[in-house]
Amino acid sequence: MGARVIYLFSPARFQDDRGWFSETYNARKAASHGLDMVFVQDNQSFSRDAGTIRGLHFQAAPVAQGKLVRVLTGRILDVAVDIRRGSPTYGQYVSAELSAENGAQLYIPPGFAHAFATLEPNTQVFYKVTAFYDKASEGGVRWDDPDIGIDWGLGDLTPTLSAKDALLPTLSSFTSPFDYDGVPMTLTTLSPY
Ligand SMILES: Cc1cn([C@H]2C[C@H](O)[C@@H](COP(=O)(O)OP(=O)(O)O[C@H]3O[C@H](C)C(=O)[C@H](O)[C@H]3O)O2)c(=O)[nH]c1=O
Repeated sequence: MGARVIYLFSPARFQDDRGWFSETYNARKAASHGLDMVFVQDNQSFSRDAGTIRGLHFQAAPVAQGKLVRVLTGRILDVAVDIRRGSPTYGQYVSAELSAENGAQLYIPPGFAHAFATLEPNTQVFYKVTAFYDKASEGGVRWDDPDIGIDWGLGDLTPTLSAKDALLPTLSSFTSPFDYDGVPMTLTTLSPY
């Protein structure tokens, strides 16, 4: 089944005179914290402009994806929106600032739409997913849906979007493929990790 809550954690960094070393993913350690999902694909994206928003995206079952997100260069606001029909927090979101500097990672389970906004130019995001890409199973919701009301922290930056994302539906005009699984939406911080 894999973890069904949203986890935020920063793997330890071992500092020395050269810099630092970190195990950014360790299946045994992750499983000891309840992150017992299996990842089958790694993704990486580069966004040139600060204010680039990618998402809100999801893949429907049977290829719904859990995503373990971190930042290689730059900084993002990472966002997960609960789109499980019948959830007491349907349409609500959690967010966290992930950066190359803080080394923080966010795990977003299936049932949540995922997006991030870059807060610096030339930001590279790396994330592991628990199901292979399947274009036919992709869906999404508008980044600026007033019923969700995400505060992206962009100030007066004009968002950069793909043509696809600019045409995504609002929550009110879309039927989610996910049903509530009885697990409340919580942002659980694992520390130390
Ligand atoms: C996601 C994906 C895309 N692609 C191809 C399809 C397009 O030709 C190109 C760009 O795809 P897209 O515009 O969907 O990329 P993003 O807007 O960064 O989408 C991602 O944005 C948010 C943050 C997500 O959570 C998803 O992982 C993903 O939907 O890469 C692939 O070949 N494999 C893949 O797994």
